[in-house]
This record gives sequence, structure tokens and C-alpha cells, in this order.
Amino acid sequence: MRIGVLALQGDFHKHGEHLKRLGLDPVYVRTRDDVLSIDGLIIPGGESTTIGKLLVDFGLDASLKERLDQGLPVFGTCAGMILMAKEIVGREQFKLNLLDISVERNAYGRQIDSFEAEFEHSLPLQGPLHGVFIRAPRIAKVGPEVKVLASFEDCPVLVQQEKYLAASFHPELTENLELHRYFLSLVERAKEEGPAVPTLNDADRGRKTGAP
Ligand SMILES: NC(=O)CC[C@H](N)C(=O)O
Repeated sequence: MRIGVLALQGDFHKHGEHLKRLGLDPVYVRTRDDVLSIDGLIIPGGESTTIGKLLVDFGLDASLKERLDQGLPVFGTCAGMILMAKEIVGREQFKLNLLDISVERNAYGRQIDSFEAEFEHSLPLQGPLHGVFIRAPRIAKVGPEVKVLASFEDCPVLVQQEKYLAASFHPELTENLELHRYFLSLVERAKEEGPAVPTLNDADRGRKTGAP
């Protein structure tokens, strides 16, 4: 299983270290070929406007769109979650429109207001989750297809919509590997199910050979 960590800006190395502890060799994604070679993608925390801008500047948006159309599972943390959201309140910035959530950037306060918290969750994992919140986005709304897996002070902080998992906190800054392990199970399942839709190449091949 090849898991990519988008490595344009932010704390991608911390995610890579978690993947290594789980026995994987992470792909630090910086090129189109990297994007095309992976089975799952982690988008780290950092600065969502910068990550979005670099995604476009590095020309990764088209290949990423191609892989997303094929059903690439994605796990976003903090800025990564912002990039996955369908709505970013009051901001026009690059986003991937994957998750039916509305997010408010920096809604928990400034860097100095960063905090850690423990909260319960509905995943089949041992013990509570521990979250590190750093200039974290708040999930203001979730759509009907979105499962809320954990909340803190009545606000969702961990959500899932099919193969998309997102956290407003940083699980990669704790010793707990459980969320990464859970994401790997989503990737495993997506791999077993195969591509969501025929790829452009498959469609082309069909046309050329006259196959249906
Ligand atoms: N820790 C983080 O990823 C912070 C996210 C950042 N405040 C943003 O809005 O993009």
C-alpha cells in the first residue's frame, strides 16, 4: 500500500513518521507522478491558503482531480481538512470540495490559544482520542452524508464521508497511531473495491478497441 503525504508545506514529516511506525514507507508527494502512484493521500496541517496555492503552482491539481475521480481516499488534518471542505466561511481560496462540511478558519483563536484536549469518539478504537488544536478550524455545519465520529464542546472535530476522513486537530503530534491505522483500513477497502469510475485511459481504450 502506497500512502502519500502532501509535502508542499506544513507538518508532513510528522505524518510520515506515524506511517513509518505503522510499517509503511511514506511517499512525500511533490510531483504529478507521486500523485499518480499512491493509494491514499494525507493532507497535513499548515496554512491552507499556501498549500492550495502551491498545489496549483506545482501543477498537481489536475492529477489529483484525476485520482480523486477514481476514488482516492484522503485524510486531512487541520489545514488539510480546510482544503477538503465544500465551504470555507467568508473565504475565496483553493479547495478540493470533497467533504460536505462548512468550516471557519482559525475559529478557536490565535496560535497562543492553541490547546490539547481528550474526547470520546465512535470509532472501534481503544480509549479516548487526544487532540492538539493549533489555530484550528471549526466545523460549523455538516451535510447529511457526513458522519461525526468525535465532538469536542458540542462541535464536530472528526468527521468521515465515505473514503474521506478529516480532523480539525493534529493526531500526528501525539503518540497515538489509531487514526492513521483507521485511515489505512479505508485505503485497504477502497483498493479492494477498485476504481470508482473508469479512468479516462480505460474509456479511451474502450473506444479504440470498440469494446463496450
Ligand atoms: N494547524 C493548522 O493546520 C492551522 C490551519 C490554519 N490556521 C489555516 O487556516 O489554514
